[in-house]
Amino acid sequence: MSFTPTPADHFTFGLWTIGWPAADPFGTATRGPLDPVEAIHKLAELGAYGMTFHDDDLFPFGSSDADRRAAIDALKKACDETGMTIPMITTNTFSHPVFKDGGVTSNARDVRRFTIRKILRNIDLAAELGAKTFVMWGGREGAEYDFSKDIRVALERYREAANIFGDYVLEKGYDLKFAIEPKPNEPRGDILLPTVGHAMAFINTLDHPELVGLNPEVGHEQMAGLNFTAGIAQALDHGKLFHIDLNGQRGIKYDQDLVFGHGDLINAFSLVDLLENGGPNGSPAYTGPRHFDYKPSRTEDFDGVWESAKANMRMYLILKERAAAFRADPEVQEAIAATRQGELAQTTLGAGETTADLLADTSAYEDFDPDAYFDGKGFGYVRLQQLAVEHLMGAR
Ligand SMILES: C[C@H](O)C[C@](C)(O)CO
Ligand SMILES: [Mg+2]
Ligand SMILES: [Mn+2]
Repeated sequence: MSFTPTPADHFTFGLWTIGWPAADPFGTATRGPLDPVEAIHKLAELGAYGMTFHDDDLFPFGSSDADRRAAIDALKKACDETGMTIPMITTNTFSHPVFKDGGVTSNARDVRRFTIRKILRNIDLAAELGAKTFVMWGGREGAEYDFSKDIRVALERYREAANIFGDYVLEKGYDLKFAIEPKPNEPRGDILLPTVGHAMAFINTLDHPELVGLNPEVGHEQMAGLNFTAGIAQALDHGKLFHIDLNGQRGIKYDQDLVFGHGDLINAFSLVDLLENGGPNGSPAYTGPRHFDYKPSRTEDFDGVWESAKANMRMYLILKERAAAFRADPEVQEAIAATRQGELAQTTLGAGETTADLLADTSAYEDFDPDAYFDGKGFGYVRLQQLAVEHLMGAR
């Protein structure tokens, strides 16, 4: 199988990733700026399908309307020349000092009004570019101190803003859905909507929850010590996986934004298996863009930046091929059957069986002998895990 990406693989990159000048809280930039048009041409050369961006990535915060329009038109021209797409855009409501206490949940009402206007203007741009997804990462929505705001009130403001965006899209008739990107902390001490679970609970309180889903990021759930594949499974269970940010993270520490698979490789393997083989009859469970939100390490030069972009796509394609081989392996299929997953798929009550029937069934309780039931037999999960890891390692 070829590990050379093509647009049919639907790989997309944030402009802010390959364009990251690599300044961090402890050091200045190690790389120069990347022109968005050059980024489009280079990503197209590498086999990518599209590029995403924050408004401020494409044109600096506070740009004149003329400069903003020139940057948009140059991007559109580059997309026309290359066939590259813009499937998603998002808004920077976290860099400028005005957002220091957040955007839509800042205690300063004027900042909240400014932020909503900035996002509404960007929703129009998303529609102009044919983007289908609008990501909202509320990186500054949160606090360092428990007494700085009542979280209930902050969530009311968050909900008010999200409802305004939903109403706006419906009024305009835009073919656009929203994807909330959870993150537990950094840059705020605690960020609102910190995980997939918190965000899904919040979405259910909105006026138009059908317009809003998730953009989960690998490293963000893992920063909270959570299993990313399990979180994606629950997002899929709720029909809320509208987009996904792929990268790598090595444990509970600052947001590393490593290349996809360069962190928890086994979880990356089970994730790709779920995305690619988790649908009906082994079909993909997710058909949206395979989007990389990562940072080329500060140690790298621009050759290293493009190597890291290639690495993301190769990692995904290799894991996809290994997952297909895993699923096709007869020994794996037999090992899966031995774990009784077929039984998990059976309803616990039989067809037509009522709770009253269960209560009357003495074999379920009165005559059930929990001490004798397993008779020493286990589930065989370790054997299956070894088979999975051997496929991952190319040893089968
Ligand atoms: C879309 C979002 O704003 C991208 C970030 C900044 O990398 C957070 O992951
Ligand atoms: Mg991140
Ligand atoms: Mn992200």
